[in-house]
Amino acid sequence: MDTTRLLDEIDEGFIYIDKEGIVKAYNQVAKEITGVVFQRTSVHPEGRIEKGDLVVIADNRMGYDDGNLTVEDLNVLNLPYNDLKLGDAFIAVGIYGDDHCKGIVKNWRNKAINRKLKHSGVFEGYFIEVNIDVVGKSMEIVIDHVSYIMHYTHAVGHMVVIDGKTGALKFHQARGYTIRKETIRDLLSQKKFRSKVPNEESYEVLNKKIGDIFEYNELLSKIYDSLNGKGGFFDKAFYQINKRPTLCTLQPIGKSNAPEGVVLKIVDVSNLEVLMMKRNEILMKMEMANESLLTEARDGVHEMFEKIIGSSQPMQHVMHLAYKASKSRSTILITGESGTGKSLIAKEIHKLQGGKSKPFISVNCTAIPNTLFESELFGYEKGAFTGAERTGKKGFFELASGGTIFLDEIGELPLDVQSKLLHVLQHKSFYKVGALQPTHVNVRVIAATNVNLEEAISERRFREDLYYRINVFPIEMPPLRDRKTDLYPLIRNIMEKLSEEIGIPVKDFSGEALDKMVSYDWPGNVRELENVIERAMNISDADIIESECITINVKRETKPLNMKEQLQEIEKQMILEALERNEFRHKETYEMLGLSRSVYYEKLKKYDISKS
Ligand SMILES: Nc1ncnc2c1ncn2[C@@H]1O[C@H](COP(=O)(O)OP(=O)(O)OP(=O)(O)O)[C@@H](O)[C@H]1O
Repeated sequence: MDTTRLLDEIDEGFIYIDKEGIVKAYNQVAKEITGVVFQRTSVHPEGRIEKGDLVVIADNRMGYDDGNLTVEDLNVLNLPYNDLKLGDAFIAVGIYGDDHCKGIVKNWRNKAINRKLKHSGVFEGYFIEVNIDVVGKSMEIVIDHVSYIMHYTHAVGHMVVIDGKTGALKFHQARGYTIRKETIRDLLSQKKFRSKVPNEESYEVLNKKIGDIFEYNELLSKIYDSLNGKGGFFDKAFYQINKRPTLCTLQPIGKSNAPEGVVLKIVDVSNLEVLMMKRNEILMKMEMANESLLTEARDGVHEMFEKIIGSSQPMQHVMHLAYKASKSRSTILITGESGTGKSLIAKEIHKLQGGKSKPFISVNCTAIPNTLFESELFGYEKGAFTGAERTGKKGFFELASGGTIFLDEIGELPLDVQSKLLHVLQHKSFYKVGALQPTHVNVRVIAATNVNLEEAISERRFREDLYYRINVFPIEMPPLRDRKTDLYPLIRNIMEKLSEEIGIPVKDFSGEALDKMVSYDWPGNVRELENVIERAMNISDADIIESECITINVKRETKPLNMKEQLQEIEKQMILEALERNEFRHKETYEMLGLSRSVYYEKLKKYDISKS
């Protein structure tokens, strides 16, 4: 038996990738799991949608994972006017290119969806039923009692097409549609779809770059890291490959720090994942019910912060804290490096607190000249000083009454204004400049800073009593380098946002370009990422952004390290070098360094050095 056939006998997916990232073996199960071939009864020949064909679409989030579908793309189905918008879940039924036959469309604003979405009825002689199960994460299109199901994790665009001339199945969506370039948008714009023939290879994968086969995600970056000798091998971890949930194992061939190639083993766990999701849903609901918050929280904490992207552990923690903060009126202190999203989370907390219709006044403390602070924050009475407006003026605190005042860069407040702020926090009142009577306000204060306030206290630049007053509910925003798994969704989200702003279509990144972004530490955090992406979108002429278009300012002014930080850096380097010398064998490494086992492992944890 030759090796290929032997590999095809294995009942788990098996992919061998050589040192250059080129696929050298890809067995049958791997092809099935990753959507390269089909093993199904609903087969059809290749073709394209034509005038007169019946088209049924179910989509849980328009514009996501459907090829960036737009409302205009659906004009070919002659749908009645309604307020369908990007991000909506929708069901559409129509006859392709037929101006005389009005289609049907139903849509749901995405945020509000927490139930099953349905449509059923007879259309042009076909009995059609469509079910989108948002909780169970599945979509079913039934045409004349034949059912086509798709499972999904975040978003999916499902579509079935019936030949208008013969009434036979012409096309149905199946997993792996991104790789086969068969998104709804592709096909509605007359692109060709491939045939679905049981077990027939429809897409050649051997000798292709793995980055051209897998969409970019954390798994792909782990594969590249491991090929580059950076380790990162793992056993049975959950990953999505081309939208399909899988359990993967990544092993080196040869030495793990200089592998000749890597083997990726994959087990399909679609059904298992659905079960787990249901279980998690129930657990979450129970927890929420305990807090009597079921109604507000049924979409999960993550869903509540629609603008905040990131599901890494540190971000989940932040969102959990922010959610709790939104339930209280305590003062919040948000700390974190520049560009980590401090202003963003402040606004989201305000919104979640029911503040959409209430004022949110953002004050950048670095932007106000020292002499104007008091009058800007607290306002002044008429005739308070020469040059004052005759009617007097409301300050930021009064403008924020009933809502939130966001004091950004609070570390920059002059000391005399700090004591006045302390007074507001203690007494919920302040004196306008020139006023004899206090003004009372009910304002939620959210402060933010990227300087170390404790250091500022020791240098007598910040009042200690004010620090304790504002640090009631601290939230620390993690830097991007500590949550690199958030890079992929952030990149996608920023692209989509920018695409609307600057009018350049969303593009993909090449494997190398992603590699470059993942290995960078992003000292400027999300703001820097936004700038790099905007530049790349402007520079790149092609559909795929290559690594040359990623211009990262590696040489930047960095704050000099203090002595403690320098010593830590040296210690980290020593451990890394010793590990390399000992080919990542831990016992030899800690013996060589003269450390005890426990101290050694503590240091690995402290410096975030992988144990594999
Ligand atoms: N988790 C996130 N998801 C999506 N966008 C984000 C996220 N974090 C930050 N951003 C975006 O990055 C940019 C910078 O964020 P923001 O202004 O909130 O940072 P900041 O911490 O307040 O920065 P600074 O300290 O410099 O004021 C904004 O455009 C914001 O929308």
